[in-house]
Amino acid sequence: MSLHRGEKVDLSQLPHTFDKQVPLAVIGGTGLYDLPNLKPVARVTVSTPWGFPSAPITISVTDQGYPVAFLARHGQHHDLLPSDVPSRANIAALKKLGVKAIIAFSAVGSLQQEIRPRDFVVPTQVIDRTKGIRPSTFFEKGFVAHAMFGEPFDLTLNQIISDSLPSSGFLEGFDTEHTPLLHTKKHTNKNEDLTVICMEGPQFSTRAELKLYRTWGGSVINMSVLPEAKLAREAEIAYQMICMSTDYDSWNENEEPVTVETVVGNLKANLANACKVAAHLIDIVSAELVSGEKKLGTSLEGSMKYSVSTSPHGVKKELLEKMHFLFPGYWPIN
Ligand SMILES: CSC[C@H]1O[C@H](OP(=O)(O)O)[C@H](O)[C@@H]1O
Ligand SMILES: Nc1ncnc2[nH]cnc12
Repeated sequence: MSLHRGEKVDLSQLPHTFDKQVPLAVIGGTGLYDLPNLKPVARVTVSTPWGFPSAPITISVTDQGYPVAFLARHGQHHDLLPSDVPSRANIAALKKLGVKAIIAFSAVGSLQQEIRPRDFVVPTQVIDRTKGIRPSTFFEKGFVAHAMFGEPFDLTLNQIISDSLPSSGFLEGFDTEHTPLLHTKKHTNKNEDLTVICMEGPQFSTRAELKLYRTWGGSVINMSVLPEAKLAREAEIAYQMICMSTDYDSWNENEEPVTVETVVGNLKANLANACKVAAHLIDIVSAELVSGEKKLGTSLEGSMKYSVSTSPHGVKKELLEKMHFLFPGYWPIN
């Protein structure tokens, strides 16, 4: 089959296996269900001890020849609620493909006036407002571990992304006069953290909640950074989310409260920018992963081996077998 960049491809016709390691993955959120400007070469279904991922994973190659895995967080037809996204299977499947770094996209509400709909935000911090109903660790009773999470995103990946994109001029305005901006910690006046609040959903927040989150220093709000970021950390994968602002939600009484219609309108404009940002970053981040200069994706290697509290000698074989899927060779299975 001859495939060309940008050509509409029948994904079901692609090979179901890919025999090389894929060091970089992109997770697409609401509105971003594929990377149309890349050349798809395989579509793989990965079974994990935590079930199947949200969708088959598409592997594409860039013009420079770098492979990248793409996974639609809510499924190819967006049939998964934020609370039902199988994040453990998603991260475990990417790990199995050899992924060392993930760039995750998310549609978010803005909690700050200066973050306008259609702006992009690269956050550095997270506040957890999920309700404890999402499985958020690969570990379980019988095998206890505690990953560090003070920096919920990978600082090296954050830096590479912030250094590769200007705050203004890269994102396109399309049909509005407003030129969308890219907000990163580096681009803020005082090198301030940008914080994503992760709520359970699926309903949006009340105005009182949103006002509270603003007093907490929240920059944007979504329903999906957790447990994805926690699981990526446990899997020793460098993870950074890029947030695409779609609305001011309802804290801003000068604006209409958020509706799915507003979100979808801005999402369409964000989609073209997301594809442009992804295509630009995939080559840059892949080159870093290959060169190893900044230790991107390798600085976390081995971290979970030393984060375990349980003596591996007393751990049930079934648990060790599950762990072997993520960390082959860390703990011997007798
Ligand atoms: C349709 S708006 C709410 C929905 O959009 C975001 O999804 P994602 O993060 O996957 O882009 C948000 O987190 C909610 O799940
Ligand atoms: N206002 C909002 N709240 C939570 N998630 C969102 N995703 C997009 N807009 C959102």
